[in-house]
Amino acid sequence: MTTHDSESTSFLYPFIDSEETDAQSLLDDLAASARGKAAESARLQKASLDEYGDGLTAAGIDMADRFRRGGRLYTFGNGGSSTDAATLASLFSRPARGRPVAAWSLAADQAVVTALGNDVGFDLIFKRQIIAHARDRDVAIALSTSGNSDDLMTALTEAKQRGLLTIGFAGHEGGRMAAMASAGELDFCYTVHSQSIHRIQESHAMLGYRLWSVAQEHMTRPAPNSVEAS
Ligand SMILES: O=C(CO)[C@@H](O)[C@H](O)[C@H](O)[C@H](O)COP(=O)(O)O
Repeated sequence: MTTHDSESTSFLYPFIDSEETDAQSLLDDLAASARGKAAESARLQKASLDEYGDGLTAAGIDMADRFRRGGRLYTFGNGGSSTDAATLASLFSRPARGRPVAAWSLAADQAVVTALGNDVGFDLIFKRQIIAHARDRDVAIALSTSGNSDDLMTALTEAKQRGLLTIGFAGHEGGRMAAMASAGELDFCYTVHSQSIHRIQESHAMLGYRLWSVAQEHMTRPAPNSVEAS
């Protein structure tokens, strides 16, 4: 490896400038690390699906029933989980095939989020949007790797009180979200048992796809006791 210009690059790329490190062993280390993370992600996704397959089906059927009655979906999370929430809302509202559902990611509108955060308080950025838009036939899905974020907890509490179906995706040991579910204050909670935020988010994404798939399947079936079904 060339070592010229090492003064100017050592701050940005310290590993490249190390004379002991050759490029091949660096690539081998990176590949081994990536393989280890992929294997851990696959193991965790399988364990999560084994644990929550039935729970996802129950939630998906409940969601389908609400969507058939005109219910809408609100998804929310912080940081990386906000983009997972956006993906989920987009999956429901703009499916490549299947039935579209009115769905919004509540972190998506920066004017609303920054105004609420600045003027009212960050803890209320999702709760205030639930108050503004939600009706009792709707569904709220919150994603939190810690299971503890105040802005999500206040919104879920509000949603549950208003009669929405409430679903939480958590990580680590489940945090406050899992405690809410145990106390009957949250309808469904899926905790991905890992200490890695990124592995948790990967499993959350997979569980979200599964939930969408179950809901889609049941939305296209006639509702129980409906004229269509008899
Ligand atoms: O790790 C990432 C993204 O992968 C961060 O952006 C992370 O999502 C943020 O720190 C969040 O604020 C964490 O909040 P939460 O998942 O505990 O509710």
